[in-house]
Amino acid sequence: MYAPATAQAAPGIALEGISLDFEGRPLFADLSLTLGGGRTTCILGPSGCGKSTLLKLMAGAPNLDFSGQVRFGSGGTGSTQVAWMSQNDLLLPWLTLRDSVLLGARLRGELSPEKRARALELIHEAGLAGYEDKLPEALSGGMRQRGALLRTLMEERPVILMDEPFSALDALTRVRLQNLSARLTVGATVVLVTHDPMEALRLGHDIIVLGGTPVRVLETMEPAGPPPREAGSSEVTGLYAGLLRRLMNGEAA
Ligand SMILES: Nc1ncnc2c1ncn2[C@@H]1O[C@H](COP(=O)(O)OP(=O)(O)OP(=O)(O)O)[C@@H](O)[C@H]1O
Repeated sequence: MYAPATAQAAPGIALEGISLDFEGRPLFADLSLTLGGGRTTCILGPSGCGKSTLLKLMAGAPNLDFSGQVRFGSGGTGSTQVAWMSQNDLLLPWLTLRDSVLLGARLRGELSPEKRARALELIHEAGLAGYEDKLPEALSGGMRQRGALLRTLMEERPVILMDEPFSALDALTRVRLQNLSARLTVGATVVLVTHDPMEALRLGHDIIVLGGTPVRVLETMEPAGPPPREAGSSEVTGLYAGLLRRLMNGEAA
């Protein structure tokens, strides 16, 4: 169970009437979305439709000139509530796995015996026992990405924004990391951008398909059963073909 330091329930996120242009081209025009608190929402859509930009809006990126509102829970902005993970979350080459996982706490001057114990617990839960004092060069790509996931989880923020976190991994490692992520983020509000409909069906309580110009919501889905779902389960296979078709139609929308 995910245990954010802040005792409050993980908030929902509401994007209301978002409009944003890049170089005179409208990316979003009066876009509204609601994402459930304590749930994992997977966002799918064609390349360039604005998925990463949406995540950046939720993260409170200061350099985006937009109108509309991004609200967390009953009010307020989210920048202090979010942790971020992308596919390029390289570990610093000179830090051991343990120090990488503890990096945020160290930078904020918050290192404590409890934090160290939590880091060790996460490392063990992720199947990395014995690698605590290894540098990234001694870890496989999948192990490094597990380290990046643990570093994100150590932030103990109620909202976790993930931008294609598993896309650079081989199929087997990806499934393992998806399962680990689902297990360790129970209770958090997770927004996961992915290109992979199977990943969305395995991990999402909710799935949002975006498409068109300016981008709009083409479809929302709520697959049955708790994530992570088995790739071969009826909940997943029953929705896969339709979701793929929706995405392909969205490319042309
Ligand atoms: N800072 C910026 N300045 C100008 N244009 C930008 C900027 N950031 C993004 N864009 C443009 O906005 C569009 C959406 O970009 P974004 O990265 O959000 O898309 P995406 O759906 O995440 O794409 P992908 O799936 O390929 O990662 C793209 O056309 C991109 O070139």
